[in-house]
Amino acid sequence: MFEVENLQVSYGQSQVIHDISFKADKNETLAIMGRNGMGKTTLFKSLMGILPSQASKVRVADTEVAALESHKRVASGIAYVPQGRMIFPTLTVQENIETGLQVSKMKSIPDEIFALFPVLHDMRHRKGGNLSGGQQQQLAIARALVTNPKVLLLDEPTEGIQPSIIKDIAKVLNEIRKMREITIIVSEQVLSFTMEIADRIIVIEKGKFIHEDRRENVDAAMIKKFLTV
Ligand SMILES: Nc1ncnc2c1ncn2[C@@H]1O[C@H](COP(=O)(O)OP(=O)(O)OP(=O)(O)O)[C@@H](O)[C@H]1O
Repeated sequence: MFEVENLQVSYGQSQVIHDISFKADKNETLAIMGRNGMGKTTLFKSLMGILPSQASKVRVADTEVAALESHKRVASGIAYVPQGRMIFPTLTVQENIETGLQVSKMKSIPDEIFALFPVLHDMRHRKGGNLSGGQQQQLAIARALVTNPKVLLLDEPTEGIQPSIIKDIAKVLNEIRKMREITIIVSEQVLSFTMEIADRIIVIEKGKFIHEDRRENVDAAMIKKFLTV
């Protein structure tokens, strides 16, 4: 269970996240949707402790992480797949994944990871920078997963990825949830993708949550209106 209360984030004098509170359960996927510039990346970076923020609560299971630095938040069970993937281009696929192992103290990459992402096994000796966008996205997810997270945050995972691969990513996120029963929180602009993975969809506008639906009650036309400029 992941719980956030009264989160505020500012860049200097300019407040970008305004008093956001939400909860997400174990084995739940939550999608936070909004146009460019609405605060999705800022929200995720603050939850990871990469950006300074104020909150009365940021709780992962029974651990309060609001006062912790980023690496301690990771050790407490939050993992992050940043926008643009940010894999290490000069390291091999295997080395990229291994950078996550220090956190979980595992000695080698578990078979489960390569079962989820067979293409990464085939390409394990290639440099990360030589992979396609979709493969790099899979690599970034694999690297996050080996930290053994309770909460997995993914910032716009479909950005710049072709439609057939977007479907693969949706499939893999559903498999991960089934296997690990973790909380997955994804920021997105693509409704067809979030409708395949999310239990709940929240709309963010100018740093505030302005709308929320369970997937089965989603009014697609309304959400699309929020997403178009
Ligand atoms: N380093 C920064 N300094 C000042 N303002 C910033 C900074 N980074 C982002 N902002 C502003 O904060 C607001 C939210 O930006 P953010 O990147 O979080 O939005 P986003 O929803 O993730 O959009 P995108 O999809 O374009 O990444 C925007 O108005 C943006 O201009």
